[in-house]
Amino acid sequence: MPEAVIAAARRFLKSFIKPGRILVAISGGSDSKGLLIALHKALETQKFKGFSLVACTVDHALRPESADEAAAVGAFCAALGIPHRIGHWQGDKPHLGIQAAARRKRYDLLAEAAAAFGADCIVTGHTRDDQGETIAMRAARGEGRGPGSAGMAAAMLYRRRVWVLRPFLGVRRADIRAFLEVRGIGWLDDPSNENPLFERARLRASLTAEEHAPGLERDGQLRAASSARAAALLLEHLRVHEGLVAEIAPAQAGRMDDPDWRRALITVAAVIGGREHLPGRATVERLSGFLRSGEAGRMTAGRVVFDRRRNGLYLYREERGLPLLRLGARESGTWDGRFNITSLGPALTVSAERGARVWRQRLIAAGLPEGIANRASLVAPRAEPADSASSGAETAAARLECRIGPYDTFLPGFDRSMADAIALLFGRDRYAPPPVEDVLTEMEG
Ligand SMILES: Nc1ncnc2c1ncn2[C@@H]1O[C@H](COP(=O)(O)OP(=O)(O)OP(=O)(O)O)[C@@H](O)[C@H]1O
Repeated sequence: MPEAVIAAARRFLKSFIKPGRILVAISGGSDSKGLLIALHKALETQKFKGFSLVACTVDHALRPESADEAAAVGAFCAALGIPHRIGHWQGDKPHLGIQAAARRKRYDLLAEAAAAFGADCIVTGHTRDDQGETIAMRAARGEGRGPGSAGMAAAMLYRRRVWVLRPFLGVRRADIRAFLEVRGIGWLDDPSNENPLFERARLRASLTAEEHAPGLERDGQLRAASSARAAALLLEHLRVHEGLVAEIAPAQAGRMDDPDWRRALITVAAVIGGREHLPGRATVERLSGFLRSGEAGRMTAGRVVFDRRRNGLYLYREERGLPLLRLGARESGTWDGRFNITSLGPALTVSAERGARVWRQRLIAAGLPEGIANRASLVAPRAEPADSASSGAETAAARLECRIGPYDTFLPGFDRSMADAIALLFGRDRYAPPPVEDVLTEMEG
């Protein structure tokens, strides 16, 4: 029913903590066009004072028509009096993984536009159909259902900076199209949506109407509850030393049958290993077997050593493949996926070479067994002046911050409590809260 569309827009606007500026990511397809119009209409009613709309279209320049299409969307927005900007994907495009690269670039350009417009959030037109496809795709890859594997989040924090909200995640595409049709508004059909080379397009073609609407609203809530439990377990049973070693009490170490604890532990392991993604199912099973056995010993998985001793379980980065990072004066970069480093003075290099002594002392002072302190200090970063021969200095002035690989690029709203707990454990502030009351409310109904 087309009324569902405007109702979803109103419910979404009501969920804001205070009125703000919303950037609509508009491709020109039916879903994002419907979103723009629905928000525009809802705001016309005077019920929502203090809100404003701006819009951005990303021209991926992957098809010859894309520049004209983006310009047409710009004209459509101008006719509604909505400021619009086109983000251009310039430079070389990869041959492999083009969809994933386009997605990252798209979010970067949208985030840039949001900053330029002073917008408080970005909204996209993802629908209930997209949600069904995402879940089916994850299931086909063996990721399964349940609290550990909800579909797309209704809210997602991008690069710790800007919240991307999906007000139409509970709305059917057919309703959006009907809503546009009664208003005589047309839309663009992206040909890549039907291109069988892409996994999502293949899946879309094979899903029946019923499978498109599987009624999975509660999964997000289950996942949020699971995250809250995982966060509590982490804060109770785990300590992190210098961002280098995670220490877990012996009684908790083997509890791999608890799915919340298991997810919490492997997420921390991804942080320690400098990875964005969690280890695959086979690795987790192998790890669970090792930890459940309760026997002392070491196992390496996902670049992380799981060092099981009588007095606890210790996680630290394995000493292999550690990179060298060069930073110009006052430049920032990420070292080994684990540390964000900023040069506070002249150019410097960061490596694990010769870094051991000072870190080792700190880890021992924190009460860690000597063997653990020795091993973990070998994978600690050391910043040296790039020109140490002439400067004579042994260490360079640099600011270090732990990077939280699984959440620093994309943080799903339903994982926020676990992400915050991990941030605190690694000496960071909590993540920026979303501008809406409850990131899940728009999924109800
Ligand atoms: N070129 C674009 N410019 C602006 N916004 C876009 C563009 N492409 C997609 N979007 C936004 O993303 C939403 C989802 O689009 P689509 O389903 O094509 O992307 P996806 O690749 O499945 O999503 P995502 O990359 O976010 O997981 C659209 O409704 C729109 O809000």
